[in-house]
Amino acid sequence: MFVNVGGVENLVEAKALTKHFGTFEAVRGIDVEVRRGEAFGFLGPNGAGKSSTMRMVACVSGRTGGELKVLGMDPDRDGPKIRARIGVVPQLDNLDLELTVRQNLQIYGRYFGMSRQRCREKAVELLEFAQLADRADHEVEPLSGGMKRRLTIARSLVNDPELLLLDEPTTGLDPQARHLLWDRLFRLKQDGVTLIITTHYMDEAEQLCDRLVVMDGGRIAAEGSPSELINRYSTREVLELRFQPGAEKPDLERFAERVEVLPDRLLLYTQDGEHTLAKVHEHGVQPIQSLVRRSSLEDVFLRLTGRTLVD
Ligand SMILES: Nc1ncnc2c1ncn2[C@@H]1O[C@H](COP(=O)(O)OP(=O)(O)OP(=O)(O)O)[C@@H](O)[C@H]1O
Repeated sequence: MFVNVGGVENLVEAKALTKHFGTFEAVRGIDVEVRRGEAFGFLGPNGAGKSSTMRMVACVSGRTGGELKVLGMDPDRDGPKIRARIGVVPQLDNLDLELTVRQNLQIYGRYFGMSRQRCREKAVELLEFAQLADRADHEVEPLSGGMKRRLTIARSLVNDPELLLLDEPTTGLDPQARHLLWDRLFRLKQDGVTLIITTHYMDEAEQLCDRLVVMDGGRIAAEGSPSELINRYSTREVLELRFQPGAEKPDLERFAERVEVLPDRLLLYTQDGEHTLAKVHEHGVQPIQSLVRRSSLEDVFLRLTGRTLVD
């Protein structure tokens, strides 16, 4: 197997991995290691190269350059063997809308050469996992977005994968549906499944990922656990100040470790937001709105790239 110096098994190892589309470089030489049992994230805005990377790991798109090992094997040579042991949840659900929920699971099992009996049993287990047992014999079409996502995830687990790839798993879902889905992903992690998740939601990365890379423009800008990244690239707290529309924003550099000027507000990076706000008031500055919050991965992204994730 693929064992590194520390005795930790890496399920994915990429070195100087690149993907070109014609002359366009979507992935520009990235180094990534995903360890067994962890939830690993690719966080970045649309177009950062997350999906292109995932598709190479999923063995559905060849690499242009560099090295890639998945489960210790080379996707160029061992694609079918790798695919048999991973699960893939694509960005868009590709369920068979005319079949029932249960049939979607059973038929997928057949693609992996499972017996009819085994497919039936597995479908029952996965319906339970996806909290869709009461919809088992309903058609897929009328299900909510959250239910369809859970079914797509359940389907990706038919072959008991060691590694599950999820491309933007909660995009387009409402908050309640997202939380339900996160809960299911936590459970998979507890069961020992290694997860790789791409997302442009910083709260999703913070909630789910043990480690992540921040991707931008086909490159990795930083790597670490959410708290490591926040400690390294941001301050404990952020004071957000809004001013009258059109008013000139005051120069508050001296009150914070760093100031970011966004079109609609100022962000003051500080260890103690309330204290900083008091100083700003003492100085005679009167924002129309102020908010003290903890630093997040959004602040890390802004620091690293000069842009917000939701641009
Ligand atoms: N088949 C393709 N042909 C040409 N360009 C492509 C192709 N697939 C992706 N790209 C380009 O590569 C860049 C990276 O795309 P990719 O889908 O990997 O980004 P992403 O970070 O996953 O963003 P998204 O969330 O939009 O999927 C984008 O500029 C995209 O337009």
